[in-house]
Parts: sequence; structure tokens; C-alpha cells
Amino acid sequence: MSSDCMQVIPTTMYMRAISLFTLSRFMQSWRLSMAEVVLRGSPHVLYRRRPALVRAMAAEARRKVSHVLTVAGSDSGAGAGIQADIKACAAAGVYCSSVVTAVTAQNTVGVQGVHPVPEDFVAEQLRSVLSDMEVDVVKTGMLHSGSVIEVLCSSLKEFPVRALVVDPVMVSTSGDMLSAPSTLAVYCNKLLPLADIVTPNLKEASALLGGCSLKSVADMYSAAKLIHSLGPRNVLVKGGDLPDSSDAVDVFYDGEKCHELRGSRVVTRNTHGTGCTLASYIAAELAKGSPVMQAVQRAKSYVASALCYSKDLVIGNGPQGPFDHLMKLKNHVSGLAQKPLFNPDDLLLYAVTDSGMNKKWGRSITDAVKAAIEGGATIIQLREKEADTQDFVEAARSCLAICRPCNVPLLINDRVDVALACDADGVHVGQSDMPAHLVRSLLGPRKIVGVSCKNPAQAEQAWADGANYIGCGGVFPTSTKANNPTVGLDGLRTVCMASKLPVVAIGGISVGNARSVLEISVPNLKGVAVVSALFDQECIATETRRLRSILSDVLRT
Ligand SMILES: Cc1ncc(COP(=O)(O)OP(=O)(O)O)c(N)n1
Ligand SMILES: Cc1nc(C(=O)O)sc1CCOP(=O)(O)O
Ligand SMILES: [Mg+2]
Repeated sequence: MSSDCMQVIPTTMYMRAISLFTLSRFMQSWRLSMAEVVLRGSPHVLYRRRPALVRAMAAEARRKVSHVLTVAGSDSGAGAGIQADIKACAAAGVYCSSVVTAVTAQNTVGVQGVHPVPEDFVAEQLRSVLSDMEVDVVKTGMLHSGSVIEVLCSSLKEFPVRALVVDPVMVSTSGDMLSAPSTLAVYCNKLLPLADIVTPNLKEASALLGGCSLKSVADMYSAAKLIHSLGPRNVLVKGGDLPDSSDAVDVFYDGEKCHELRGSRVVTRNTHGTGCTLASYIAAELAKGSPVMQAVQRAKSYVASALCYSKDLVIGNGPQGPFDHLMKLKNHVSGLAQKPLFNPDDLLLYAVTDSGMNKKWGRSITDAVKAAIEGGATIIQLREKEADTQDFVEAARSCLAICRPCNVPLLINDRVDVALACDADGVHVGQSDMPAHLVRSLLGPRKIVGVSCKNPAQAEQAWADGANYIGCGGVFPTSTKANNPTVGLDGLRTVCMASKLPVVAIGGISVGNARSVLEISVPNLKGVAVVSALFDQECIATETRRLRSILSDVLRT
């Protein structure tokens, strides 16, 4: 092939992959004028003159796909291993390539055979993927021998990636050994020091620590710290097998602090592959750019939802079935792709309804919600303390029909059942309502969960429980909520500074004092939540407009 030919073929392919947007951004960064592009004419001429530019443009176009490489064993039953990893990444919307370390014959009964792939062929697969594709994150599963681990470590040195997630698979959930005992030392000495996060279950944590017994959450704290001292940046010790616990408790240690992550235990036989799935989902979230703790929370919440959806699946006759990674694929995943995640800016003017006030002014809840949206409310919460369940569900459905076309999220106060029944956008709970981690696991990862917090400890817990935002109050005294302690502007500032989540201030806020609230100028204070300032007024739309204009004004200055 002539050198001209070699240039023309890749150029045409590259140019097809590049959007006009990418082209214009590159024209800016390469100081290339449109005249130059036009004068240089066809793509292959551009490539011949400025090959580095065209290659960089193509790389930019390619980087748009987040990519996890799983290095693991194949599970013929497809509940765990490579097959689970690919499905979990697909569910997270991330591309997943695979290097197979072993082929196993297994089903819902157990592991009938393991056929290891020779390490030089593992090395060849690694080279094929890593030398060609832009892998963001590598996730490891079954690594059956010390030499396979060594091969992986040297590949990672040659082709560094953004993060390494190590699921130290040594024993299958059915109790079968999946890696030789001699691999342990290589895991500890070579692989763990490279890991961004390692995710052992109780048996694996015990094996990594020389066989100590782990029987309580306190033991898990100690194990997490000891494993951290082996070199990984973060450790997640999974407590799914902890005896006598109605909750699934995991302990996450980031080198500074241990966090207890609680989720409700889903009673099902279909748990085969939960470890692989969790680690892969963490890898997928890291590949998309999530911070580690957020990646762990999202992965936990995904696994909890997948287990719920799979609890009655009947696949195979053995004691441990697989679960359904691509749950609700038909009607849900396509919807998820379009539905944006929670946007903290929506907290700006948070309107909370009150049926007593609506009754006083002779309005329906739908008219009140319509007026608040017309005036510029950015999120609505239905707080119906007295309503019968049936009436509440009906009202929520009618309000959703108003909010959805306006892209205004609708949350339900206290009542997860009502939110589920009408497919609301989320739920707000207080300290004595359903615990936020349960709300999160019942609603799944894509709904909004808000928690009322009056102090830093509650704010920290809300974050660990997987909430999206916190409500902090009462900022000022209020007659809308009885016996509500006031935290004042100082208390609000203290909570905002401690909170890793966005905050909305609540309690006694009105057009007269809203400016002083936003002016405490803490970046994660995103807005104000109000009841009487909007709904105990003659004209809701007018009052909402006044408040909105004050808030927008403070944000501009
Ligand atoms: C945005 C927002 N913040 C706080 C609350 C109060 O919730 P809670 O403490 O559960 O009290 P009730 O509203 O249920 O009486 C809220 N509803 N919204
Ligand atoms: C529902 C609620 N929660 C509060 C808290 O402090 O958590 S204060 C409050 C009532 C807010 O009503 P108004 O805007 O009329 O003062
Ligand atoms: Mg409540």
C-alpha cells in the first residue's frame, strides 16, 4: 500500500467519527481557521498536512465512551464472572471489554470444573485490549494463579489506567475454591498496592488477613483498616454473610474514616454474582467520573434493585440462582437514558404544599401546584399530613400530570408507598421517618431522596445513606411545623459546611428574609424551601414570582 493510501483510509474513518462540535473545538485549540480547513479541502489533505491534529480529534471523539475492562473468569451459568461484569456495565451505560482468565463449568448448583487460561494467553488478551482501546478502569475478578496476577500487574505498568477495582474472588459463593492458596501472597504484595478499591466479602477479607474470624460490624471495621494497610486506597468489606442481621451492612474505609453503609436485606435465592456485579458497577461509575464513595453507593443501590427485581426468577434447579441485571430493560432503561439525574439547582425555590392552607383559601392542591409553577417554583413537595392514602395517591397523580410537562420534579413528603404508587420523582424524609437508606433501596438509584438534618452528624449519615440533598432548618421560627427547634443562620452555615450534599434551607423563610439566607454564601446552599410564604397567601403565583426574583437576584450578585 502506498503511503498516500495509508493516510486516506484512516482519515476518512476518523472524520466520520468527528462531530461538527468537536471540529470547532479543535479549530480553536489548534488555532486553525475555517479558511484553513476549507483551503486544505478534503479530509485526507488535512490529515497529510496536520496528522497529529486529525489523530487527536479522533481520540477526542473516541473518549466519549466510558470503558471498563474486566479481567475475570467466565461463568457458564452467566450469573457471575465475565458475564455478570458485562451486564452490570451495560446497565450502568458503560462499555465493557473482557480478558478471560479461566473458563468455568458452573450452574446454580455449584462449580463443576475450572479450565485456567495459560498466563501467556492472558497476557496476549491484555495487550490486545490495552494497546488498542482507551480503557478507563480495570476491574479484576477470578485470578487463579500468582503468575496471572503478575502478568496483570506488568500490563498495568505498561498501559496505565485511571483506576483499578479489585474484587478478590478466591472462593465462589457456593464455597468452591477459585484460586490456588499460593495466589494470596501475590494478591497482597503486588495487586492490592495498585488498587483504588478492593471489595472483599467476609470470607475473602478473612483470607487476606491470614484467616482471622470476622463475626461483627466491629470486626469488619478492624478488617477494613488492616486491609487498607496492605496498600489499596479504599476498602469495602461486604457484610452480606454477617449472621443475625436484618440489614446488609458494608463497611467502607477511605484511609481516614470508616463509613457504615446499610441496606435492607433482600430475601431471595437469586444472589449468585452479587460480588462481581457490585465491583463492576463501582468500576463503571468510576469510569464515568464518579468519586469512589458515590460509585459505591450507586453500585449498592443498583444491586439492591436488581435483587428485588430478581427475587422470584426461576433459573436452574440449584440453591443459588442468578439475578436479572438488565431489569425492566423493555420499558425502563430506555426511559432512564433520557431522564436526567437529580440537578441540585432545582432546589432554588422549593415549594412545599399544605392542605390546611389550601382549605383556608379554598383551593385544590392541583391549583396550588399550578400557581407555584407558574410563579417559578423549581421543585414541588406534597406534604399532606392528614390525607387518606387513596386521596393522597390521586392528588399526587394529578400533580405529576402538571409537573412533568414543565420539567419540575415532584417529591412526596414522608410516604414512600405513595411515591411508588404514582411514580413520583422522589421522597423527602425526616429523622423520625423511614431511614433514608431504606428509602433509597426501595426507590432505586434514579429517584430523588431528601433528608431533614439539623446537625453535621445527621448530614454525614444522609450522605452515607445515599440521599441526594438535605433540608436544613428551622432557620427561623415557624408556626407551620409544631415543636420545631430553630437552628438559625449559624446552625445552617455549620450544617452546610459539614455536608457533602447540596442543602436547601427551610423554616420561617419569606420574601422578607430569603436574601439573608442565601447571602450566607456557602456554595452548597442551593435554595430555600417554603410553605406559608407561598401557600398561605392570597395569590400564590404572585408571591412565588416575588420570591423567585429575589433568589435569582442574589445568585446574580
Ligand atoms: C425540604 C424539606 N426539609 C425539611 C422537611 C421536614 O421534614 P420532617 O423533619 O420529616 O418533617 P415533616 O415535614 O414530615 O413534618 C421537609 N418536609 N422538607
Ligand atoms: C416542613 C418544615 N420542616 C422544617 C424543618 O425545620 O425541618 S420547618 C418546616 C415548615 C416550614 O414552613 P414555613 O415555610 O411556613 O415556615
Ligand atoms: Mg417527615
